[in-house]
Amino acid sequence: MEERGSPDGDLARSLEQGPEGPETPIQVVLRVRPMSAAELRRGQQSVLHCSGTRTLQVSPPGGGPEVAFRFGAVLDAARTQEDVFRACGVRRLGELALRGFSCTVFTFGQTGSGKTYTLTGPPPQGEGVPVPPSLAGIMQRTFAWLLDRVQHLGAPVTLRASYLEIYNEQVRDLLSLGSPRPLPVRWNKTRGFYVEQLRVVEFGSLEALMELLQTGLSRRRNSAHTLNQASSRSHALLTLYISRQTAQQMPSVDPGEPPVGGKLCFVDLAGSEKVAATGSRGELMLEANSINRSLLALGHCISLLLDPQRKQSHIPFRDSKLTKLLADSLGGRGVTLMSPVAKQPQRLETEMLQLQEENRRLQFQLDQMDCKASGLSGARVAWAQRNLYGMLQEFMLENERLRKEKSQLQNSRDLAQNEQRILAQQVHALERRLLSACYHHQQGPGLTPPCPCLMAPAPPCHALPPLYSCPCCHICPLCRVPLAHWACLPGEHHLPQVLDPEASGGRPPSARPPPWAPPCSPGSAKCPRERSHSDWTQTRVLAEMLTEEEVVPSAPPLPVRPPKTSPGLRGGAGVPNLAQRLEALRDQIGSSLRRGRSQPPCSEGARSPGQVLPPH
Ligand SMILES: Nc1ncnc2c1ncn2[C@@H]1O[C@H](COP(=O)(O)OP(=O)(O)OP(=O)(O)O)[C@@H](O)[C@H]1O
Repeated sequence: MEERGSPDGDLARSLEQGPEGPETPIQVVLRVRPMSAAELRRGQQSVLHCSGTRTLQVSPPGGGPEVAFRFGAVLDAARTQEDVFRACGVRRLGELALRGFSCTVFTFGQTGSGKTYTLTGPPPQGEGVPVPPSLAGIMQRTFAWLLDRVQHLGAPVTLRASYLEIYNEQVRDLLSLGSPRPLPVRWNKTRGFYVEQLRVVEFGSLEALMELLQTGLSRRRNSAHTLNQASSRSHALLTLYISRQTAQQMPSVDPGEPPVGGKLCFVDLAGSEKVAATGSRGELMLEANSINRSLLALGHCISLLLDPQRKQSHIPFRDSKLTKLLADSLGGRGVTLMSPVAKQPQRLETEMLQLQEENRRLQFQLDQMDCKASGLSGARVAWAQRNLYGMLQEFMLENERLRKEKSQLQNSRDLAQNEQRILAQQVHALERRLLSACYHHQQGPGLTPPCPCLMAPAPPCHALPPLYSCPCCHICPLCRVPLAHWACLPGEHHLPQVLDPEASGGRPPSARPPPWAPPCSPGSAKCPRERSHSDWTQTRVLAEMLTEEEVVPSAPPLPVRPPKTSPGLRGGAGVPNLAQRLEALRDQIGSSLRRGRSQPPCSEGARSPGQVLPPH
């Protein structure tokens, strides 16, 4: 990571300027504490190197390239408490608090890394032994600066303080008049999260504030464990409420409620710890779990707040009492200074070795997973190439082939329909000629045969049993309607039904249209004259009667089902057949006419349809 300027050259200016990035609501300053006497006795060496005023470099214990981390400010082990106070930019936070902002300073780090020392200095070395002023922490120095600042303000300022700790997710008042008891955390619209019945003490002098601080420190939960003889087991929050009063603006302060105005909050977080490393058991372990959980929640909220992509997303302040009480400082009009303190070199070294080992293991697992995944994806790609792509090509070819076939079929169908229409006209003409020949044969020559449809209508005929049961086949060959029953020649056999019952449309006689009914419009669903497949059958029967041969229909008008064979062959095969039949019909008609002229008219008697036109 690139570093600007020389460390010594920048230090003085950096200390005065405070942490880099004044626009950022959360500033981070790192302090490396000196190695303890115990660590030096064990011959441990520091792996932390401050490079310049903002970069920390960590040397891997096993060698290899250094890892660099950048902060708003980095303070090495040689820096004094005063250096830290100046470099942290707390005075800037104090100014913001005087203007009504909520500002927070908190220390974060592993247990024993020096958080409490940085904030409040070392603990007294004995009863009645005062801590030297040079070792006073950020809090005492800020108190002194603030009270001095307030004295020089033109307007009166009210200063109050509260001090609480969160121990095992319970809020305890460190300034309570009696023994501390758990207090509930509430929320309302105007105040946000707040601790009910928390004692807020007004003070007017530095001595009074220092006394409050000492009271709270003495009440705070401490325990000894392997890594720290005076380890804080709770998160401690000391809040200063700053109310500036002007002539026009007098704050109405309800008893027991903090005044409206700026806030400056100091948070001494309990240290994160590995239970195995601290050797915590029983109550210590419970405390450690609670501490770690709440620190996790805090870390989550901070990371969300710092993520520019997630500015509008929900921040889970409700996940812990700590984050609830810091919600206003972190997420509202808050400005925060964070002072993480570097871990001791020996623990850092051990942890790095563990992390490197874990890293190697994870890398190995990742490589294996990559191998499997790449093998899997390669097989998928091959499968897709072999199958999907091939199938697609096949579908495209098939599609193309079907398109061509469809086009050929359409042409073939059009051709067949044309031929069918022409042949139907020819059949029709031949039928008329045939009918005429029969009429002349029966009634004698010289008479013009009327169209059977125009023969005298016979209403009773339609009242008779269905005519299709009459095998006389007196169906008008033009309009396909059964003729009146009187048209049957006397003595004709009423043979068993040979015509398709659907020849009359499957309708009862009364429902059938009279023969002289006008032709319907094509396509009408109720069209009584619509030619159906049975019409075709009827025609075929008629043709067979005429020819005494089986007639193979070349192109039925409306096939009942789609043919299995290619429609392209339908008309093509049938048309020559029908053409031949037509030719045969012509021959038969001609010979029939010739024979009819030489024979006497039909006499009464049974006559089969085949006898109408004797075989050629
Ligand atoms: N900068 C420093 N100079 C000298 N001594 C220090 C420094 N920082 C910390 N120490 C000493 O290191 C020990 C641990 O410090 P401290 O109790 O402040 O750690 P902590 O991070 O608050 O630990 P915990 O999280 O367990 O409360 C103390 O004895 C303290 O005096």
